[in-house]
Amino acid sequence: MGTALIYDEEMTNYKLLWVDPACKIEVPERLTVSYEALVKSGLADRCVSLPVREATDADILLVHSEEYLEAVKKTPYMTLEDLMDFCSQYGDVYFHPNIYHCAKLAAGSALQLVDSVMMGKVRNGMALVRPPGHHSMRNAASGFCVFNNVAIAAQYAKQKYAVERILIVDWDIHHGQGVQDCFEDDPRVLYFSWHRYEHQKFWPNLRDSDFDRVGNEKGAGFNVNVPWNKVGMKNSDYLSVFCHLFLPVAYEFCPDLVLVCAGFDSAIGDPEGEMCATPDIFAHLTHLLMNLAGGKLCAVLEGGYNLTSLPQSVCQTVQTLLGDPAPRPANLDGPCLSALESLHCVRSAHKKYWSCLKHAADLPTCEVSTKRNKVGEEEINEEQSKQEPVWRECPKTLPPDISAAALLPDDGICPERCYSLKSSEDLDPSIVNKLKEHILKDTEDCETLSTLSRLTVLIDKMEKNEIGSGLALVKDISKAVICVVQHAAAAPMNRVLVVYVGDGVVPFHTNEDGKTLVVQFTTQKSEEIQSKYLIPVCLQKDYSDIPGFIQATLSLLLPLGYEYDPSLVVVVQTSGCGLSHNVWQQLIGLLRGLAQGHTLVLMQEDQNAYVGPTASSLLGDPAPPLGPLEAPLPENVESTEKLRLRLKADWNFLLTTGNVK
Ligand SMILES: COCC(O)(O)CCCCCNCCCN
Ligand SMILES: [Zn+2]
Repeated sequence: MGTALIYDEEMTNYKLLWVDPACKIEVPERLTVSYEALVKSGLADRCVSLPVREATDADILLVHSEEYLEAVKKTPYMTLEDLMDFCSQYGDVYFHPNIYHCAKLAAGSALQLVDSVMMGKVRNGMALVRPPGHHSMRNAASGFCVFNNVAIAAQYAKQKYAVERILIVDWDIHHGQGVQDCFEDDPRVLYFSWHRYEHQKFWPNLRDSDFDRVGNEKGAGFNVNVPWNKVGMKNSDYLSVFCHLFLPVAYEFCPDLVLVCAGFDSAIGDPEGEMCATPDIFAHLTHLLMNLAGGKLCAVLEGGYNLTSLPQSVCQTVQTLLGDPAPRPANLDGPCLSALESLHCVRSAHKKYWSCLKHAADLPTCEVSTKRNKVGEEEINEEQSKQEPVWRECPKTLPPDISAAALLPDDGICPERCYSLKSSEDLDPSIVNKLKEHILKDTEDCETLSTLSRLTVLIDKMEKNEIGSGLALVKDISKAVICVVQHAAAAPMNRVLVVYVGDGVVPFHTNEDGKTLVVQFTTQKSEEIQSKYLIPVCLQKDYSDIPGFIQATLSLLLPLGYEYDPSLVVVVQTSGCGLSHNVWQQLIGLLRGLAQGHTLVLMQEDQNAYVGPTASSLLGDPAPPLGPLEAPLPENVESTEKLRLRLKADWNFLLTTGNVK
């Protein structure tokens, strides 16, 4: 299934008609540069183009009041003076004779996305719209917004498709207080928002945007606010919030539909956000949401005012929705202190609502984040924001011709859409000799020799990005792992993340050069940690604790993987680990966000039941939903938490609070 793209130039046909410093950044060019970038990069042609439609009165009344709608209906006939007068009752928003028409198209575009995704015409999609929506309230326009496009889409999805649980992720740098107001007592809609806050000093300056606003009554716990109390937040800060808060809660909630308030003013260069995250981060944020709700994801444009970073961010989002692997994230150095304080506050505010956060540390004193930061840090940040930001545009990498290759025994059935690496591949004699020398020593077992040499061919093709990913069923998994790791780690710049699922001794030594990082899910209790590069994640009861496995994957394996930034991810499943197909597909799907999608899965020959599910995830198909998650086994939470606390000295991404000692 494809990716929908909704855009109509009619939505560029309104603009600010008078002088208003607060509104001058919201210009029609925001839409044209974004759409043109999608066309120029060839991404628009790969999408399913859907027409816009006007939201009806009934659609708009799902969120807004009659009197507000009636008032907006009068604006097309107003004189300039009347328009200016009409705006003066609202904050930081302007009207234009054509804005009502465009606002209906913007809301209608979001509904078109919901219809096409819910009816299975497309897997996911993006709508490039203006006016944006997440600030508009039931009775008021606000922050360039007229109708709340995403809130209307959520109510529409509940009403028309009886969707049980909807997740709204708002990565715009402003708080979508209109969305929060609409759903704060609704447990069917989980709202995530991060936003520049600076202890209420930043627009819209609301006390209700702080981390302790968790939702009301039945909706308590379903409103998650992450206030950024400093500017200059980077990719690491955003990824930390995803790994240690948004994703664990999202997986526990298990939405049937994901809506994204896709504002790109959270990217570097934006005059509003003044943050330092680069456009490629949106490929990762999108990717990390794509294994939720069976991939049903609707992204609707909100803010984004830097006409250089905005189109780059839009392209990163759309190419990921299309299934292209995310680019390797550049120099992630871990979350900053201010981000960790915010993360700590939000996690402790929500620990009573979400079992995945039950173990989260309490706040030393439950002060809200109005506490002043140390003055010294403030000055540094002020200084930082004065310079004109520059960033390296992410190099355009075309997806590999072959997305996934399968290396199976000769009688194995190659899954469709997979390229079969036949044993007929001419074996490079130098490789054969090296293998004989180092690994095969005694046995002249030519089948293993053939398998191992084909594995080295596969790795070389992945390195050249001719092949994206691979799966192999092998007779001797230990020999295969050794061969793969030695061959892959040999190249000077390479780093190999080995995710070992199953008991058994890891068949090679990780040395302190950091060329390999092994994370092993095992049911065996582990003694002390030998090295920061060999990490045993001990889970009781043969992986039947799915919430425990997911928790360890999201809050331990993923952060480690992002910080380690491997060039290749090798996932090894030793036989009899008994992981369900769905969990296995979630694991593969999430890990595919690393190493530019270069994932190599090695399984024992008798695991051919996993070949289909593995191939599907390597090809970028969304993993099936796991269902709402129960609480993880306490002993698994305890052991994972103990491990995290021990490792956080070596790995910054494992930090979740400000006390870094
Ligand atoms: C949903 O619209 C997207 C948005 O969140 O980006 C709107 C931001 C309104 C920002 C209003 N204050 C501007 C002050 C100018 N220095
Ligand atoms: Zn914004």
